[in-house]
Amino acid sequence: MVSRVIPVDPFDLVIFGATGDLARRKILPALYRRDLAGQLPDAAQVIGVARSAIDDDAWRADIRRTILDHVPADRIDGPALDRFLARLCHVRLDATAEDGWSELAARIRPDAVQAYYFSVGPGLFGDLARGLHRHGMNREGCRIVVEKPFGHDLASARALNATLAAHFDEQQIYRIDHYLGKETVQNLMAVRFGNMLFEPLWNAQYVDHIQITVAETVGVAGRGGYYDKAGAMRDMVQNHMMQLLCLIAMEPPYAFEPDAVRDEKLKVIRALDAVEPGDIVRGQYIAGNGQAGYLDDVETPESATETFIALKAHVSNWRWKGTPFYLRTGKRLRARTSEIAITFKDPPHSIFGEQEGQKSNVLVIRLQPNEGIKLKVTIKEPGPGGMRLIEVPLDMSFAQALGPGAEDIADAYERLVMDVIRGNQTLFMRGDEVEAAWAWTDPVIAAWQTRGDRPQPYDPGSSGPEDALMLMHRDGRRWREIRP
Ligand SMILES: NC(=O)C1=CN([C@@H]2O[C@H](COP(=O)(O)OP(=O)(O)OC[C@H]3O[C@@H](n4cnc5c(N)ncnc54)[C@H](OP(=O)(O)O)[C@@H]3O)[C@@H](O)[C@H]2O)C=CC1
Ligand SMILES: O=C1O[C@H](COP(=O)(O)O)[C@@H](O)[C@H](O)[C@H]1O
Repeated sequence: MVSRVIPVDPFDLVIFGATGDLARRKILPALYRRDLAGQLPDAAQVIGVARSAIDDDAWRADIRRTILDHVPADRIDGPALDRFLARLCHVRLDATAEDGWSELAARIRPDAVQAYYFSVGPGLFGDLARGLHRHGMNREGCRIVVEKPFGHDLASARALNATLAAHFDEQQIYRIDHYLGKETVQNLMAVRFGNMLFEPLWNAQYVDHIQITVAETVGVAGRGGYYDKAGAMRDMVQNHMMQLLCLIAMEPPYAFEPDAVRDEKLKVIRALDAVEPGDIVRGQYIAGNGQAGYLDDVETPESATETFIALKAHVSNWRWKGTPFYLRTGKRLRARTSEIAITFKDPPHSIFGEQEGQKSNVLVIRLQPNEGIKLKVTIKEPGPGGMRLIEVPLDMSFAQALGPGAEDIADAYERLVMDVIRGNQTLFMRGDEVEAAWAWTDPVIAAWQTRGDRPQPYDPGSSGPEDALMLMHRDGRRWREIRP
């Protein structure tokens, strides 16, 4: 099944930080793929900005190499790549200085959609917003795209919101959380609100508990400087995990529109109880299995930054009171897998008596890899052996179910950058949402700091520290296995 492509309007996309890792590895390959798919109009221009003294040709040559490195060979089309590269030009500019801004302003076409992607360190977001304003580029209708991290805590997020609001309206600010651009994350909303089947059961009366796992096999080598100041709570829980929790827990929005969806997500964050100290486990990977430990990957001796978090959260509202949400994320774990598993309660009475094969229904939404949805149901074991029950999965892998083309699921950045050009903020976070998420996260982090807690060690390739298992065991539940 090949998806429909609707070309976007002519645009000027300015990428600040054009020579950086994110621009080279994600944003530019995503734009190339959209061009290859036929979504970019002839009049689309991509202006790269950085301090580096490179001209248009040198930048294009670098981006040709990076696209060849990051796009699968069967998606490389020589003429399409040349056409894409011809859209690129480079402007030299230091966000903290005056030179270069007028040259940039001169390249912006008044009749094109104007989007400015802040793909630089967060310390420069304010300089960019001010620079764009000072040089008349904060025109009505233009957009800015702000990368994570959006603040380090509530106070810094508020300050950043205030800085941006001094130069742009909220409707112009696109705060990226790339998890919202993932195909299956949006499918979660389609499954919930496009079917009658699940929504009547989607509450504490029928759902026993929910597990959200984002497990990675990578460590933090190469990003230790950033990561050591963040840790898993700020890097993954405050944003990506929180967004997943919101999409599961929110009430049906009245429409799939930006504020309708974001209002509902905000209500969920505000309904979260404070996390009890005994309901959270922090871990840090140690050296083992031929892999370096976290302390080898960062420059802070004895760093107490966590690379793993498992926690139990409660959403205190009518729908969810009494149904725990277990969240778990970590680096250097057994496998790379992200999934949401909704475990339903047992039937109130078994007419089959005690049977081993009768298990709770579980709906598993697999975000990556092998995107798909699986529903575990109980059936009779085939054959004449009497009424013996077994559990089988009703399995829908998107690649299998949707046929050729489905495996070519658009990368999150492809969708999100096109949404910016289309002016659709549904998959971007609003300022109040981000602040509410920090308001929930801050006290947890402050409590560790006050107590001087150290994270528990765990082996690379494991499922995290032992205490994370206990977090569920003591409630009579088990984590799902982390497997590829
Ligand atoms: N890399 C990733 O996978 C992810 C990154 N992010 C976020 O994206 C942003 C960029 O990250 P990343 O690409 O990794 O960072 P890099 O350090 O790789 O790149 C930074 C870019 O900013 C430019 N830059 C630095 N200082 C200035 C300045 N004063 N004026 C203008 N340009 C400047 C650099 O070019 P030059 O030195 O030539 O000026 C370079 O192009 C960060 O906010 C990061 O947190 C978010 C999610 C994932
Ligand atoms: O934002 C981040 O996400 C990545 C994980 O993203 P994924 O799309 O590969 O699941 C994580 O590795 C990184 O630490 C974090 O900053």
